[in-house]
Amino acid sequence: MTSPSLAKLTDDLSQPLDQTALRSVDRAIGELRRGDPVLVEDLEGRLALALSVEAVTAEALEELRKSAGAAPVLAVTRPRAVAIGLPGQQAPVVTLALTGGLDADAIHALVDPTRRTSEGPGPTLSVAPAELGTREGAAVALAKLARLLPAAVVAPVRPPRGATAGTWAAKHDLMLVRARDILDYQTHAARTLTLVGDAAVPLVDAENTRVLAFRPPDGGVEHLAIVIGDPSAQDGPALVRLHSECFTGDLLGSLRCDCGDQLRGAIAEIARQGSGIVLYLAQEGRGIGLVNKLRAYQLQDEGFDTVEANEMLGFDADERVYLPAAEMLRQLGFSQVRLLTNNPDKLRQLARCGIEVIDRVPHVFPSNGHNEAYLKTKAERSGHMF
Ligand SMILES: Nc1nc2c(ncn2[C@@H]2O[C@H](COP(=O)(O)OP(=O)(O)OP(=O)(O)O)[C@@H](O)[C@H]2O)c(=O)[nH]1
Ligand SMILES: [Zn+2]
Repeated sequence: MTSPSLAKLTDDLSQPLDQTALRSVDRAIGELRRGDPVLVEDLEGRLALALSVEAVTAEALEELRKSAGAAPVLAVTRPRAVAIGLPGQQAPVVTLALTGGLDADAIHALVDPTRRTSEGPGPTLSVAPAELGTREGAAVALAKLARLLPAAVVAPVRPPRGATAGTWAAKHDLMLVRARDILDYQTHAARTLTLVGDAAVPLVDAENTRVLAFRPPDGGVEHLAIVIGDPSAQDGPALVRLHSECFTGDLLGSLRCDCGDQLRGAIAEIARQGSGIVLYLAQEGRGIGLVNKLRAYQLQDEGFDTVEANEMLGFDADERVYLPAAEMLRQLGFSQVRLLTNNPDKLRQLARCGIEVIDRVPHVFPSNGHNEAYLKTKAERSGHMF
């Protein structure tokens, strides 16, 4: 499943930014992360209550059934459906009808591979495919945006005659969010980043450095541009590093990956070459968030590789979108770059966002006795060039 923003429903980015839509998705993300249900409206106007699987308890399930007045289903992504052995699915989302036998514990066992239980999928009434624009597909996409496990319990809602989605949501004190806005969120949130900070920050390996902060319109986490020297498009394509945030590698010196070396190495290399930019992107865990990356590490400690671990959790191997990086480069005046990377996908993704990569500059660091398997998997399964 390509990330929902790349399968965006509206291609016309010149449309005025719909702040209401952004706000509704951002608020719905907060509700899900608080463990509260939201009301999702699909592309045909059908409604459902959606609850993050991380908030599922016996009481929450009962409450959902009562409020909706209909039996819920469990919606998981295709990678998770494959991981739990459901029959071959082509759709991006798969729903399981929740029979009496599928209680809160069984749901957690189905969706979270780090929960050790011997239970199998249990008695499920039926398995059905769902597209992204459905209530179930949109609920799963929203859980991904919330950096939760990418699965949801979804209960169809039929408001009484005369009630609208808005009045029904207000009456039940629920956040109403539309599938269309969920699927367009990342595109819209990246489109108008606002420069909100710009300060000189001399670095040990690059004294002449400024750090610029760009805030997305939804008020989300800022992306940073570490500008070294005085790069100018007049002097040709800038030397650039797209660096996805890695708390464990960048800050703690984790030996599980090569991020820390790559971050410090990029700053030193750009300073050595005179000027350039490190874009520090709020995309922890290849876009799945720190908590899910820690879950992925638990699975890797059981012998799965970094791609398998993502997929067992229900994610794609890489959930990142590069629209924020392209937007920052555009605002900094660059449409052509030389890219410090070993990852060919970054070149393809930047090209799709309108940034021309004139040259790939290898960015390889020696393994450290802990990250060989990780680097080997990136080479063998993600096409990284070491
Ligand atoms: N999901 C997941 N993410 C990881 C794991 N190890 C590191 N990461 C994340 O992977 C990302 C690495 O980002 P980058 O170093 O910018 O990019 P890259 O895809 O490795 O490609 P390069 O440009 O060649 O470094 C960071 O967000 C890390 O948090 C892992 O085992 N699982
Ligand atoms: Zn890392």
